Amino acid sequence: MFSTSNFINTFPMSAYESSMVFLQADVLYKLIGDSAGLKGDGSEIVLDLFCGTGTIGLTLARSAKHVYGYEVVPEAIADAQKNAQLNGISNATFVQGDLNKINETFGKEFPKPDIIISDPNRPGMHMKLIKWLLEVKAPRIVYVSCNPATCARDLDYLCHGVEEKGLRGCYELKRVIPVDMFPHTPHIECVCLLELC
Ligand SMILES: C[S@@+](CC[C@H](N)C(=O)[O-])C[C@H]1O[C@@H](n2cnc3c(N)ncnc32)[C@H](O)[C@@H]1O
Repeated sequence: MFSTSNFINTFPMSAYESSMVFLQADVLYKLIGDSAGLKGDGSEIVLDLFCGTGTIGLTLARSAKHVYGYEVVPEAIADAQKNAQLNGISNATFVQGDLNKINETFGKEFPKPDIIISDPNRPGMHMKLIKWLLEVKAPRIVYVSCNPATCARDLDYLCHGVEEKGLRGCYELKRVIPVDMFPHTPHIECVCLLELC
């Protein structure tokens, strides 16, 4: 399911470091699955925001009713669809779109999510997406981040709102678990669990 060749070519790493990354990927995905807390009865809708090649959503799909993934890079969406096929998963839909440019139609094309996974790149989530999340009020959000600064900002918005935008927060931060995905660097990945108040 994982496409590793590009990743290894992009970042020069020792064999030890690259093996650490893949060991830690297992830890990360288990933590995300544990935080998502799917009942496993196939009744829940999962929304996988910033889904890349679909790996997070696909690891949850067998316990979900349906997974919907959103991602801006068309090639990643094509790979996500291929990954679903290769793994015999038919209850996942991947859609190409820019989550910084969502409008009032966003969310109309899928049922209300029970669990939202959001794994943005370093700038974190756009205010339009924060606003949408505060409106849709999914019972649980698992926020995955490799940038503690934008992670703290977005968690604060979701829990306490954004006064100048008239947005009220409605989540409680249950836990933040750091995973050392980038050994010997100051970078850290965090898996954060938010529950609707
Ligand atoms: C941290 S990666 C997460 C990828 C995926 N969840 C995974 O685990 O492999 C962030 C992803 O967000 C995508 N992305 C960045 N900006 C975006 C935007 N404005 N709208 C949608 N996707 C975006 C990137 O292409 C990238 O695949």
